[in-house]
Amino acid sequence: MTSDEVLDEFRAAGALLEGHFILSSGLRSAVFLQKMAIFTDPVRTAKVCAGLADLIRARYGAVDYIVSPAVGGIVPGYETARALGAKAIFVERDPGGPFALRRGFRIPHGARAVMVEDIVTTGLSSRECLAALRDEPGEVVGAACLIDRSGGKADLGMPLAALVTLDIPNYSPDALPPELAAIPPVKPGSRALPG
Ligand SMILES: O=P(O)(O)OC[C@H]1O[C@H](OP(=O)(O)OP(=O)(O)O)[C@H](O)[C@@H]1O
Ligand SMILES: O=C(O)c1cc(=O)[nH]c(=O)[nH]1
Ligand SMILES: [Mg+2]
Repeated sequence: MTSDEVLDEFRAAGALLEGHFILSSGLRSAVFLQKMAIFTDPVRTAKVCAGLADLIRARYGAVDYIVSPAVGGIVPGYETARALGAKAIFVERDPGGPFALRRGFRIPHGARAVMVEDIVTTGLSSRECLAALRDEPGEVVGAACLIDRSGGKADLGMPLAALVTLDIPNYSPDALPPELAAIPPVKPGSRALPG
């Protein structure tokens, strides 16, 4: 699946939002990729995740487990695992705490796993997810996402395969351009705001 085809799906689903957004990292942006507009449509989700599965197969070979960070990663992780014939598990937070594998989820000895994110902005959530997997017996061989909006700059400490790479500006809350400062901000994601 080409980058343009994926972006066409986001556009058609109404997932490309403009406004003033507080991102998971605390940074601000005038653009938000509302992946849930895709994930509420199983047909569209299956299409983009089949594309991600092809990319993962080409980049990392055979995969036994897909591991994703909750909440946004769960649906694409599951659907990508289905396309790959792999298992799907996820990390989640105790409120305010770090990501952890719960519910008896493990990456067993000898298994090859890929971490699947929905959107990568700074790579913070991906790094936190990978940190939660460090002591698992199986091997995390790489990471993948639908959209890397860092322009390829996010450093996960391991390879990241992205179906689409965009370079979307983010701003510190104390250095907003005036047109952004004029719009009341909204925070769409699930990570708690600091304080
Ligand atoms: O690369 P980063 O700077 O970490 O930003 C990207 C993360 O932000 C979103 O998650 P969020 O924490 O908003 O919660 P959600 O998964 O519930 O949407 C998205 O799902 C990624 O996990
Ligand atoms: O950085 C984020 O929190 C973020 C950006 C984006 O475009 N979409 C999303 O779901 N999260
Ligand atoms: Mg997330």
